[in-house]
Amino acid sequence: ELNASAANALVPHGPGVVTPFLPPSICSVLELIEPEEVYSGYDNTQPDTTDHLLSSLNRLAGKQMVRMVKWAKVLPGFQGLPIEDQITLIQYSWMCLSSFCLSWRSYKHTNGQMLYFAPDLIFNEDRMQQSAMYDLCLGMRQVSQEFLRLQLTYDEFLAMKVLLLLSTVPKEGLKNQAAFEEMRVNYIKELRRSVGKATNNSGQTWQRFFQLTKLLDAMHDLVGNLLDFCFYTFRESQALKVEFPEMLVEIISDQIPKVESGLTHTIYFHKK
Ligand SMILES: Cc1noc(COc2cccc(F)c2F)c1-c1ccc(CNS(=O)(=O)C2(C)CC2)cc1
Repeated sequence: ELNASAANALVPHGPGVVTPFLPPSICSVLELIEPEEVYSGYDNTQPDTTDHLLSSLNRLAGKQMVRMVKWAKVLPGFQGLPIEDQITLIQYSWMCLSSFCLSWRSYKHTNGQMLYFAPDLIFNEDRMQQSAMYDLCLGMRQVSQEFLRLQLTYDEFLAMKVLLLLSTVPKEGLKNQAAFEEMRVNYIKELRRSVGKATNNSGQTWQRFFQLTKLLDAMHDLVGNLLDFCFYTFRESQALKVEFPEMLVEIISDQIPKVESGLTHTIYFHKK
């Protein structure tokens, strides 16, 4: 039945005819605001040296970060958080978000066979070896192969991605912890809805929800190792001749002291 607020949302279409105006669903907004794929501008005429590969990944990451911040600003509920909390959440989760999107692209474009960083920067076995982070690449490829095994849907991916944005917080809490927790609960419900759609609300829904939340937990372990590699490469960037764009320098130099002094806390769905 229509309650008072829904009633006055009814949009009259001419005399006597009334069509209910329903707000867009969260998943349709998430699909709308999802950034376009970014090109790396990789120079294929150059040899695949480690420093050339990593510097290109960094340039790509910098471009992705610009779009990630724009995405977060129009993400339903995110604007309602204090600006300091918005910055903290993006700063703590950018590697996780970037990796999760990489897994999705690798799943969609290569069935989890290669790492599809960008349409013009795809890592096959050789490039994974050449990148000096072969094990990290294998770990990421495993995640995209898990997407394939589960036949992860786009709406599940989009809801999970928001939960990753909302999974690493300061140990001493955010400025407005209550607003954060309310937003997080809403996106857990959104994930539950998208899982229900994927399983036609069969008995499989809870089993699939369990599997997807296990997958989210697994992302954090992999990303922890990626961050270690990132911080090392960042510190040795001169010696290693690996370039970092300004956007990444800002985020990483702010993030290193907080991560290394144990000020960050990752929220897991399942106990270890
Ligand atoms: C772009 C982009 N698309 O996905 C990802 C994240 O995923 C991975 C990145 C590398 C290897 C992996 F196996 C990943 F899974 C990025 C990305 C690129 C550079 C940096 C910062 N630079 S860095 O020091 O961490 C490094 C990696 C260049 C060495 C951060 C993210």
